[in-house]
Amino acid sequence: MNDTVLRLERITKIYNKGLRNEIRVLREVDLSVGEGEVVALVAPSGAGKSTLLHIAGLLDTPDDGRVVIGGEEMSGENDRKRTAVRRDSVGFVYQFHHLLPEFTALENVVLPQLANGAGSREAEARAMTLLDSVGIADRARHRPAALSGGEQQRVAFCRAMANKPRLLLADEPTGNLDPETSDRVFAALMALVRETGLSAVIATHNHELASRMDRQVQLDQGQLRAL
Ligand SMILES: Nc1ncnc2c1ncn2[C@@H]1O[C@H](COP(=O)(O)OP(=O)(O)OP(=O)(O)O)[C@@H](O)[C@H]1O
Repeated sequence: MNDTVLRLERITKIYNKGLRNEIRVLREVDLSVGEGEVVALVAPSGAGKSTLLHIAGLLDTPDDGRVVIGGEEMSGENDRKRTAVRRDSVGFVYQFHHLLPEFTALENVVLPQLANGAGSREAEARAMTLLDSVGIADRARHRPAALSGGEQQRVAFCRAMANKPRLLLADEPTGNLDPETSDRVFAALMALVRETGLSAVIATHNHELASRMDRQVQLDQGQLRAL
């Protein structure tokens, strides 16, 4: 049995390759995330956090190295296969929620499930369970504009979890919230992650939040080291 959900091996990413302004953002980065493990990715702004998360989530490709998700080597796969694995296995949460403004909170969590072949009744029931688990079931029929920043971000977590991913990737998911709200929303996220036994890589500038995860790694000068 393979209990490593994500494995990055010697990942190198270079922007503007061969040009005068070439940037080597990631230099032979290795990272393994086990089943149910939550890893904090700490890095100063511009260090390459988003690049690393996008490569891990198959939204971008490295210049060198291997990405293995659930034991499957993804580097040589075509776009169709990568999209399928991303849709089935990976959930994303960004700093800004990116919810669909014309749909309600419930619909935002239902839609990815319908796109993945779920029936509407089943999708709605799962969406309500998720919204309830982060304490916003009573906001299910509101559109994002009628929700607070913290509530919007909770909906974004539920959307990321909608298709039962194995891996959650979050790019400063509470970075846009005031400290108190950030604390509460982060606690809701962690409770949901723990309850579902999900593996996660969560980027944050906040060392206190990072300390609540299983392990902290720091990205510095293109290299990853344990904190
Ligand atoms: N498409 C691109 N083309 C050229 N350079 C890029 C590109 N994307 C990112 N970069 C550069 O690579 C570096 C890392 O960017 P990245 O967005 O991964 O950083 P980050 O750690 O997520 O930063 P922040 O916390 O500010 O969002 C930055 O110097 C950025 O300017």
